[in-house]
Amino acid sequence: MLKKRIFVIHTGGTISMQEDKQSGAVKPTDKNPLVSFDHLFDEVATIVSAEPFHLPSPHITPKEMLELKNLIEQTLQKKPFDGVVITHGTDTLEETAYFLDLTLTTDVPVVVTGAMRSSNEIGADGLYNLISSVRVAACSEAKGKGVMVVLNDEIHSADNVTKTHTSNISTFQSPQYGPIGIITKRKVLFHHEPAIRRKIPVAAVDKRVALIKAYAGMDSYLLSALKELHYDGVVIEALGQGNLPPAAVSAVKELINEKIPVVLVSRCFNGIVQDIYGYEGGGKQLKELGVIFSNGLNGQKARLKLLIALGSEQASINLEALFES
Ligand SMILES: NC(=O)C[C@H](N)C(=O)O
Repeated sequence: MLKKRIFVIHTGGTISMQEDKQSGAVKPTDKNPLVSFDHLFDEVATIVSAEPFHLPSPHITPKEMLELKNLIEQTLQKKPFDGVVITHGTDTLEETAYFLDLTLTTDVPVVVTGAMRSSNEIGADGLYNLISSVRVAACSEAKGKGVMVVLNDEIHSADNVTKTHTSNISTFQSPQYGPIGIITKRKVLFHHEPAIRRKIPVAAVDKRVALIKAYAGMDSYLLSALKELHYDGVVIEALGQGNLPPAAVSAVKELINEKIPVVLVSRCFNGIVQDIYGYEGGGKQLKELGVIFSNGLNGQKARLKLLIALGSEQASINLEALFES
């Protein structure tokens, strides 16, 4: 049987780090320890690897995400690959995965993976996750499923998955709908179809989009300041089904009057925001003011979606329709 060709992109993160046994600090190494294991994939696939940058994931910005998107597209144009795997730090992994899901149009499987324990720690999960990811990327059923996140024997869709635990290796979960598949010793098994959402043609990622969490007793000051600070948009993680404390509403009005889009998500990690409540600050009032309601995304992903939409080469994107889909 012809071996599958997989393009592996290493970007850094704990999966590529080592623990310093003296200080206990986990940090990047000069040479990525994962690369020395390429031969382990011989039975599964032919690997071609690249390392465009080597960053802990809190150092990753939308610029690196765009760089990855361009690298994948240019590579796939030049050479046929059956799948792409990206190794990445877990802290912002869901953001890079979602960015790629929104902007890549290829139906070649793209899998993002990482690790919770660095490469020389007992129970290191990186190599195992990398092998699982290569198996998923090489599997023909993975085609056309968008960008996936593979860790700990589970396959998640990029729009649903989130990091839920600071240290546990089962940290990646899809609270709304669960994983879309599992990986066993012998099989890669998909049991759900991910909802394939709209793609946005990204041009630039230099707009300023803030993410602010609502809380009991929230006032207007921080939201109001966004105007003077030249922000182009804001995502608010609202309360429950999409409500805000009344003292925050005047700032929402000011922002909308200034044509700065205000997108609402919930700080609950399940469900969607809706215009249900008719009290001051309730969803009904916010909707009437022109707040854009998002369809189940978490704050960090809605922020990326707004950032991409505001910097898109597509002339006029209807943000309301975009966030509904
Ligand atoms: N497990 C990890 O990869 C966490 C690390 N701080 C990172 O995101 O780079």
